[in-house]
Amino acid sequence: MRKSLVFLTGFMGSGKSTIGPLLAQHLGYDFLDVDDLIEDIEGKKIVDIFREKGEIYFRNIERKILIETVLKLSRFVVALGGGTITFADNLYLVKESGILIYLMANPEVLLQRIKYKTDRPLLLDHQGNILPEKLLFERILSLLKMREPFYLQADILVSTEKSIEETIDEILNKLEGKIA
Ligand SMILES: Nc1ncnc2c1ncn2[C@@H]1O[C@H](COP(=O)(O)OP(=O)(O)OP(=O)(O)O)[C@@H](O)[C@H]1O
Ligand SMILES: O=C(O)C1=C[C@@H](O)[C@@H](O)[C@H](O)C1
Ligand SMILES: [Mg+2]
Repeated sequence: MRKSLVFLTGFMGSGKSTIGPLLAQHLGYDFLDVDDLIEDIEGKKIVDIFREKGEIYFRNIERKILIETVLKLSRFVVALGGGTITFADNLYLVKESGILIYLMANPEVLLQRIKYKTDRPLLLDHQGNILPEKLLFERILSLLKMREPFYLQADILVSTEKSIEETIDEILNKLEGKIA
């Protein structure tokens, strides 16, 4: 059966928020970024949610929003959070409802894309400062190692180590015949 929900997964900096709206435009779908929705609903930045309430609180909210709102949508491209599919049975729920696309990039490329990001709590030290480059790279490697077994279960894998336009073209080709 053809589906009408397209999910983007991948590490922080892989391009979910960048590719998502453009892909939606090409498909004639709407776009939703789960991170933005969480911030709207909670009235706080993700970094503040993590600092004040911790990661487990965040993961529970993320899962609740996924189940109660996101999975009920139709004709949407959805940028998931970088860790969404690694928690509870979110991966199973997402794959059951739509087509899951893994946006890939090597750790060296991810490092260059995210080394100045101060809005992602998992990349900061206990004082809320961005980690020194060497520690940041080690954090990327260890998180990727834990997450790849989840990411690799996506229906479609696409390298983002090319231009944004080429990445979108490849996704459109791979989606052909799979969505309504
Ligand atoms: N082919 C490509 N596809 C996507 N993004 C690319 C590509 N090439 C370079 N970029 C750049 O990589 C960055 C991706 O950042 P983006 O915020 O979209 O990632 P994200 O996956 O949403 O991360 P997060 O999980 O932190 O929200 C952007 O600065 C974008 O311009
Ligand atoms: O990779 C992650 O676990 C995260 C990525 C972001 O999209 C946010 O969902 C949050 O910062 C956690
Ligand atoms: Mg994003």
